[in-house]
Amino acid sequence: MAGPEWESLEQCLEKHLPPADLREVKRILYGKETRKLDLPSRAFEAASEGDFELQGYAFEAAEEQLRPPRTVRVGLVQNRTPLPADAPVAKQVTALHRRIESIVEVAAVCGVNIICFQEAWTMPFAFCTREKLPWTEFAESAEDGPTSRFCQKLAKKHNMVVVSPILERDREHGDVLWNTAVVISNSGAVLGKTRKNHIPRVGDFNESTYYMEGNLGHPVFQTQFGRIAVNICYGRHHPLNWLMYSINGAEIIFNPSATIGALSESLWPVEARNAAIANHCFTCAINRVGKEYFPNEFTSGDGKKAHQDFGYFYGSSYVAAPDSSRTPGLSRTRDGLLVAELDLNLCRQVNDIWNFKMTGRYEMYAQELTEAVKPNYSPNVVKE
Ligand SMILES: NC(=O)NCCC(=O)O
Repeated sequence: MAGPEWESLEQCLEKHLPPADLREVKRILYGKETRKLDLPSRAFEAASEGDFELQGYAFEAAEEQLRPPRTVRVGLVQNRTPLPADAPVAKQVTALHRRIESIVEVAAVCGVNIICFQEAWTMPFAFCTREKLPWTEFAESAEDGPTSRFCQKLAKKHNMVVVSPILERDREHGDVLWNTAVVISNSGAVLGKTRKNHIPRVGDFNESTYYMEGNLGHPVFQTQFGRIAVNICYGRHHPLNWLMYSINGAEIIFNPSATIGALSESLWPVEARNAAIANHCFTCAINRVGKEYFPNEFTSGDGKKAHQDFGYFYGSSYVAAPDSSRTPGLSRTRDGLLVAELDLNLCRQVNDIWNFKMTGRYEMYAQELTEAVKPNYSPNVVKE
């Protein structure tokens, strides 16, 4: 499997396909072409100085007579952990705050209204170790922990909604941990939080050692720039999880993730894109980058040798739209900021064409699911 030497699918296609073939391949793999955004040159200069990739695209909707366009710019941030996992906890957190602050500055120059960071962005993805200290020390209060306070300052300074996925310590309920995304309004107030509903038990993703399945349902946050929701990482494999955010009215669903090539790279371009299509909304898939090494070896419970790293986090963050179009992905190898301009009117326009909300048989599913989860359920199989 390719590691950091293989930059991106897009780069490979562009290198090897003749232009006419490339056009057709892109039409099928990426849908209607997204327009390149004309971002300020000082943003590109700052990104180059800060050694991260900057890309910008716009999705367009048809003009309507009664509604003006509802244009919003989202920013997706993918990054490596700047310090090694055995550096002191406080130093790692500070280094990550500094890194993100510099990327958010550039997002502000690009006119971003809502920004989302990767899953558990203030820490190395240490759940694979199944050790408690020092990793649980990265957990913070969602309401007033140092990271939320830091994000509140950013939000207010840049008039930007900030989605900050962290490891949460819930002081009010027995000090327990959760995998949480804190949503901070552009006013600087903590608007609320949402928790990861599905916990992976696959390969080295042994997160159930640390926290339980989320207990907050599928909240949608009304922001000045549109209604948003957060489906954290492994939740993207569950179509009903996406559906419930959509049923609650989400127009943009962020999917902050941490996942590796050997496990999920072939699923990655499909899942968030399919969710955008199936739910008539925009989805934003964000993955971290690079390899993280842990001080002690751990096993994957598969009989193979113990190891100190997860494998390669392949970045490739992208935005998908309800009409099946999507942006190219960010690099597999570099830190990056993807800016996408969305016209939220596209959600209703596609809904009116394809009618998935109208033709979905929710009542029938609800009734059948209610029966199916009963212990004495017998599957509806017709036999001769
Ligand atoms: N962080 C996380 O949930 N990873 C699980 C692996 C995957 O869903 O690709």
